[in-house]
Amino acid sequence: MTSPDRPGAPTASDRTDVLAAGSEVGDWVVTRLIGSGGWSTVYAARPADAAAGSSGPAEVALKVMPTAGLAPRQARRIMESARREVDLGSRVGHPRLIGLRESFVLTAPDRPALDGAIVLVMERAVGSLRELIDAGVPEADRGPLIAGICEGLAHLHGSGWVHADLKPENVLLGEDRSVKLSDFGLATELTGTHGYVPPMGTLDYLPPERWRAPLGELGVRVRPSADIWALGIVIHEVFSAGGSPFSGATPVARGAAVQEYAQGRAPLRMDHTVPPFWRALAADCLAPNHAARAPHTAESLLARIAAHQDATGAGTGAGSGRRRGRARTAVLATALCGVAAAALCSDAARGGSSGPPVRVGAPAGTVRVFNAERSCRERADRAAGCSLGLAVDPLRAYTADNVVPTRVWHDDVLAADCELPDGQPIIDEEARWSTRWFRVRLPAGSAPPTAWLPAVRTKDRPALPRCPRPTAAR
Ligand SMILES: Nc1ncnc2c1ncn2[C@@H]1O[C@H](COP(=O)(O)OP(=O)(O)OP(=O)(O)O)[C@@H](O)[C@H]1O
Repeated sequence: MTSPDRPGAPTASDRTDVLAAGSEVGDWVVTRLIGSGGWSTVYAARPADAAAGSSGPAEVALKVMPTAGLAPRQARRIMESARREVDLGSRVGHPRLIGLRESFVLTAPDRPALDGAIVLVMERAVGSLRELIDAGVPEADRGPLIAGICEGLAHLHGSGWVHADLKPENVLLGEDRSVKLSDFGLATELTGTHGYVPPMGTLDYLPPERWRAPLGELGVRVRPSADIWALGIVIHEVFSAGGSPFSGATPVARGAAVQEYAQGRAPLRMDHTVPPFWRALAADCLAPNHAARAPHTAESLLARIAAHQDATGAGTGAGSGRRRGRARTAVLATALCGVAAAALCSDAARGGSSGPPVRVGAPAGTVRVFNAERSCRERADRAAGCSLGLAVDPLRAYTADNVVPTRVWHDDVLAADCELPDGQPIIDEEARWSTRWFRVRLPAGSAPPTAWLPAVRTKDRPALPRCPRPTAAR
């Protein structure tokens, strides 16, 4: 997430909200600080139980977004940014997008600066494209990197999302230099042809139309072509050691140059180091308005890159058959991950499958109800005031009109037959936060026969198949 209007944002060294190596955060132990942005600090972490020798998952990245002491408007922005990250992360998985494992709210009464911070647990990358550009991108890697960004964008756009903050800082790299788009704090799902974002972004990557876009009640309207413009700037940077095609000493001056170009008063001037094929590709991405840019979708750009590689063998600076094969794979993967197959690709990207069909009547597991209120946990009389509700619809607000008549109490054990990872976000009395819900069976004769328990109401995490997304109750 980036805000152009936050001068003086604190750095990691002068903040009291920085976690030392060895700090426990949820089920994770911080191993080191990776870096800080304006609103968040990112750490490498390992699973807490790995210390005991268990074979847990590899290192992750924890993005910690403190909310303490912020003005209400800033706190709302952070919550909104986290909501977008979680929304996208739980619904649009792909190998070219950094994976989100879970999110929660930190309870740290002894560290007021961190109490209430939002934590995103992400797949860990080894660096960013910005670092690589600063160090000098090896010629052979340039084409494959751009192809990887196109792959990620093609999947995002095909799934109906706009990234809205594409820049080299948000293109992370895996161990093998594979691209992982990240930072979905401004990402928006399209409603029809547009999505809406807060009036934020990184000036150097904003398309001309964003500079004049009116701010409505929902925010500023954006379309996938905004990401394509940003891609044009990134392509130019990759081939010109970080140079912008728009000259000026500051982002605002470069923004003025963008306007001159968009209004036809100045030509597009690219650095002579950008090879002809990439120059043409970047020029199409940098078409001056949405209508001229719209035909150049991420998918069509990817197909052009693959064709170029096939035609030249060395067109991306990479002439080996291995790399040509990689570009073909990119096109294939994009085709497979198009709109129709989005759900399948999303599951595959998380390393799982959509699981066996759910068989109602044959529960695959159980969950023990947990009441975050200690006073309720200590009594066994099933007092009405300590009962908990189960939702009718996990996609709607968890309010009194959305609960079944059957109540449950702390320590009740319920049969659960599937889980929904991306339902309504629920925050409990201990500030644990989750979008996960379990479908549980109610006693025989209950109507309806099943209801939904939010994951924050249990400590159990049984291995369950994914539930079909409920629609009937909406
Ligand atoms: N999943 C990750 N794995 C490894 N490093 C990461 C990961 N996510 C972010 N980082 C790194 O952590 C640092 C801070 O990232 P963060 O997203 O908080 O801020 P930023 O992108 O640098 O700035 P801002 O989003 O405020 O413009 C950056 O150097 C970024 O490359």
